Amino acid sequence: MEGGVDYLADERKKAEFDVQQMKIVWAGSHHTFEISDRISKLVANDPAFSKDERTMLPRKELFKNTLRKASYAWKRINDLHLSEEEASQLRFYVDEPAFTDLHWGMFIPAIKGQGTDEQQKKWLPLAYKMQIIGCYAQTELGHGSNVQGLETTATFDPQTDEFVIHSPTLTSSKWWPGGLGKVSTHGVVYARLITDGQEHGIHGFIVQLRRLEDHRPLPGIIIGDIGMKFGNGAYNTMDNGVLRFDHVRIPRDQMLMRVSQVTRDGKVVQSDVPRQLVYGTMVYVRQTIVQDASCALSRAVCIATRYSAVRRQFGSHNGGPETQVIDYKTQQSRLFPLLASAYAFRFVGEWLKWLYTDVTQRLQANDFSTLPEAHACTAGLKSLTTSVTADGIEECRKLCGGHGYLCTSGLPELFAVYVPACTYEGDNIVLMLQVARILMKTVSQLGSGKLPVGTMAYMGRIEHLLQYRCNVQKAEDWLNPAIVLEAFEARAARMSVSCAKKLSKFANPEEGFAELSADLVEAVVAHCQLIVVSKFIEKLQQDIPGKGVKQQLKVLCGVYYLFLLHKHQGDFLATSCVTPKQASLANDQLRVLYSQVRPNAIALVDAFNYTDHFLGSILGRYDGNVYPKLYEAAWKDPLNDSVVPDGYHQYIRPLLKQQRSAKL
Ligand SMILES: CCCCCCCCCCCCCCCCCCCCC/C=C/C(=O)SCCNC(=O)CCNC(=O)[C@H](O)C(C)(C)COP(=O)(O)OP(=O)(O)OC[C@H]1O[C@@H](n2cnc3c(N)ncnc32)[C@H](O)[C@@H]1OP(=O)(O)O
Ligand SMILES: Cc1cc2nc3c(=O)[nH]c(=O)nc-3n(C[C@H](O)[C@H](O)[C@H](O)COP(=O)(O)OP(=O)(O)OC[C@H]3O[C@@H](n4cnc5c(N)ncnc54)[C@H](O)[C@@H]3O)c2cc1C
Repeated sequence: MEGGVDYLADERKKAEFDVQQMKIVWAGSHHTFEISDRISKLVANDPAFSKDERTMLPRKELFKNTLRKASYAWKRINDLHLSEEEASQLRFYVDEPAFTDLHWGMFIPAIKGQGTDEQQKKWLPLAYKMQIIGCYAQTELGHGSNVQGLETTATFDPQTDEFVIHSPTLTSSKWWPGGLGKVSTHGVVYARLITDGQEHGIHGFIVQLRRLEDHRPLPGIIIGDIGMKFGNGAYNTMDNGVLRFDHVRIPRDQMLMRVSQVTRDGKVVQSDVPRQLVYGTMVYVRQTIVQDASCALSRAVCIATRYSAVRRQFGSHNGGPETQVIDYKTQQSRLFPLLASAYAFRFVGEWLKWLYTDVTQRLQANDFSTLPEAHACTAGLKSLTTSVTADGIEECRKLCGGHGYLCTSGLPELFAVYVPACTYEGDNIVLMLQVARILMKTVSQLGSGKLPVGTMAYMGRIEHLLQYRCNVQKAEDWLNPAIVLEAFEARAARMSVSCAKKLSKFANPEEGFAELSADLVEAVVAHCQLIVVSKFIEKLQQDIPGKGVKQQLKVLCGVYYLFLLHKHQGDFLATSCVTPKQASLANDQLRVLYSQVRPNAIALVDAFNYTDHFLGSILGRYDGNVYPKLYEAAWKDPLNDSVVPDGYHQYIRPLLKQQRSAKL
């Protein structure tokens, strides 16, 4: 803290709950809190992990710096014998996208999920020691969303017992894979399997891309980086790559063969494992992206909340201090729902991690029954949480006024690095449409006696939900979780049923689906919001120790669902789930809850336990010492290295001279 002064101390004194206990709730457990706290400090106190100049560095220097950090991080992980959990936390607090994300986050999971036991035995030890570095090479120049449309071919040659990997067209060039451009030695490459002239769909193949001796591409391989991306610093630390194959040969046993096998004589044998498992790595990563959304949103909210308490505009009485902008109701109505969403996403992320672990255990025992539920939840929640988070970061920038636009606020880089999450691992609309298909299938089976399960179980009470009438009579009734849940269930169910009815009028269901796709996406949003609300309410049913902690979470949960109800009141009114009077009462209650959040706002963001290093924001400093630090930072800009700028003699002086002579 600057000279030991805490400009936010008075705010911290207002807290009505035990912040330390809230930190543990946020972290998930004492154990995770301890690891996260220790590793965040380890990173913050190590100058090798400084990120001060990231937005100023030219691309080549930026990238080399990332290589240095990744290699140093790996050394620290090994020297300190960090566990996998500790290493993941280290990666999180280093806060810089790098090739290692794709190696650990996709290449290894792809081999684990789609490789046979022998393949895992052969490749995983090399990958775990980083003796090979891998990427996930699926997307091509011409196709990303449409995986079945990929053009790269893997043709089996029975003469040599090899696959021939080939890029037949320009659009078949692999395009986007992270870590591919400059680093990876290997990739899991997705290609159309062809044996004996017949196509057998998309499969993953382990392909060596660069020589281990000198890092040069192997014969037949063209490889490079695809160029600068949005923002300074941001995702430009990653070498997203382009890759072309000219009849590159790999041994047959490098096709990932858990889902289907190709025999020595070129026969394709389907195992009991469903073919959708080829998409399994994406399910895994989508689940991690939901957890990550709460991190990115909480970070932006932490910056905007602290700064809103420091910043004062208007409202001085008799020469007294002006009003803190956090006290403006408009500021609260923009900021507090985002604060509540950060907590909501945290808890739904926790639940999704549980769901994913459960599905993985079942898959290992060849029980595939919960795969559609895992697909629907990961796809839908990934879309919902990343869209809200990307918009939320931008809203936080606006909440910080002009200073939010400075790179030193940390918000521009956070936005630039985060926003592709709406696109990667599945474009959000494309994924919503996947969930829409599953919702429509569920509605169509309602009469058949097949009861919907998991997060679709509420559809099993469809008769009741279609007749439901909300019985809220006064504003406080909206604090009753049972009432809220039913209103959200009825809204989601009615929107789905309405789409299903419209769909049934089309002779061709695919045409109908395409025509109604915008309505379907709205129904999916309603369904996914219901999941988040219900998981927040479930969380509150747990035993949560600590003075006032549960009460604060109840307030945040109320803010979350009442804000949604207010924002989407068109849906609730159009489906007759609430009356205009009830919608208005919900908004009255929401204002009451905002005033309950207000004294706790700073403590609620302190509970994220973010170091100043991690936040990387002058506006979000723990001590609130914003102005002197902003002033100091301005002078560090390279443009201020000299009083007279480079280019003065060439461009400014002749201009001024010309104006002078024109006047004379
Ligand atoms: C510096 C420090 C260093 C420290 C080192 C140590 C570090 C330690 C730890 C570090 C850990 C880091 C972790 C980081 C995490 C990773 C970060 C990742 C960053 C992001 C990078 C981005 C990667 C990518 O983008 S990869 C490419 C993603 N691509 C997509 O998502 C494509 C989207 N398209 C699709 O998914 C499909 O094509 C689809 C589904 C849209 C359509 O496919 P289709 O075949 O045409 O399908 P369809 O006919 O519609 O459906 C058929 C059937 O299948 C079901 N289905 C579809 N998808 C799935 C699925 N995924 N799972 C299960 N089932 C699925 C569908 O429902 C249909 O079912 P039925 O109706 O029953 O037939
Ligand atoms: C930063 C970043 C990192 C990435 N890393 C990797 C990686 O490591 N490995 C990898 O393989 N890939 C990677 N990707 C690629 C990524 O997975 C794809 O870009 C993503 O899946 C979207 O596909 P697309 O680019 O084909 O979008 P498109 O499908 O072309 O989308 C364009 C527009 O069309 C709309 N659209 C498309 N299909 C439909 C439809 N059926 N109905 C309605 N609308 C539709 C979309 O909503 C969107 O608005 C990365 C991408 C980015 C941005």
